[in-house]
Amino acid sequence: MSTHTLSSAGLQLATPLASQSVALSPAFQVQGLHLNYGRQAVLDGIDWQLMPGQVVGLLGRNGAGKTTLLESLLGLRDPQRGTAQVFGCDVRALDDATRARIGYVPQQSDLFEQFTTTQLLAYFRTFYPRWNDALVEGLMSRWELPRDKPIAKLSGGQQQRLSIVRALAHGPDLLVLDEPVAALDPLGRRDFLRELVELVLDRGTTVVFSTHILSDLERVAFNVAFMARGQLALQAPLDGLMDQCRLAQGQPMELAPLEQRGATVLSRRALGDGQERWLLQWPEGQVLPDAAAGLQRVQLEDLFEELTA
Ligand SMILES: Nc1ncnc2c1ncn2[C@@H]1O[C@H](COP(=O)(O)OP(=O)(O)OP(=O)(O)O)[C@@H](O)[C@H]1O
Repeated sequence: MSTHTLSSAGLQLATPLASQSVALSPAFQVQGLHLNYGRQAVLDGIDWQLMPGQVVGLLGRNGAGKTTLLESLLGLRDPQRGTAQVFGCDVRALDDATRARIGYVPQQSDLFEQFTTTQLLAYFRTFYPRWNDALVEGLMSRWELPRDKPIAKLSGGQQQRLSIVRALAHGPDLLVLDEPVAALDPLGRRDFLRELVELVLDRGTTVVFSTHILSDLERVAFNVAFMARGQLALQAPLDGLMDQCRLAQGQPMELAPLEQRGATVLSRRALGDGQERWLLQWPEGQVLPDAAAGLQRVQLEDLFEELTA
């Protein structure tokens, strides 16, 4: 692991609040979220919460509902049913103090396009008592962001960087990032991920991060959550999933004994000719059957393929 790699265990140690004996309350909690567009159920009864200091990569295919879920948990959409709370505060009536603890990078830039970069940051600075001038200055210089150009004239990647600077500047306790790196070049992505890791290690920030760039998640190695058919299929530490999950292929009757050997079937998919592919997970700490059983190790891409179908 590189020095910038987080394991889920590392995150727990890095979380100042986690070491306290007081009962922790979730950074956010959604319960029974249902949101339909016409007859399409985009959120189909989602329960989800993250504790302070947890970092989760949210994965799902195009149109799975990631943006809808992230916006709903921040109170930016109005689900037909269910509740969402951030730091114990109902998102339909967020107070200013709670709002100031949230940083959000939307998928679509929402920056005021007529402002220059400097004007925009000066404007937001007035709202946040914890605004970190040194961090802003460092990122602006390192990312070579033009200071006096109207935002409308910045490139897509520059706008995304600015959106990230704005979201990090006030030291949020909860950071919600909706495909924050989609428009960044590889160096920008690496730099951003480093920044994110440092933020989490320093402050125990809770982070939800949706992305399609699986290699980024593998580099940062936090928890992953998979979204499909309006539900969260699974959330678990990525390291643990890699260790305890295997793919198996064959006739269902041939595969069934693997269940008797302690595995849970996370997904099964018909391949034709009566063959199926199963994604199996063994409990943590259990020794897996050896490779002779025809089991294949998994990559994050395999988990994505099987769990988001
Ligand atoms: N305002 C809207 N009106 C109607 N349908 C919508 C609206 N917003 C989103 N949808 C639909 O809801 C579904 C989920 O969209 P959403 O943007 O949440 O998915 P996503 O997982 O973030 O996708 P992507 O990975 O492509 O960004 C899609 O089928 C989309 O077409």
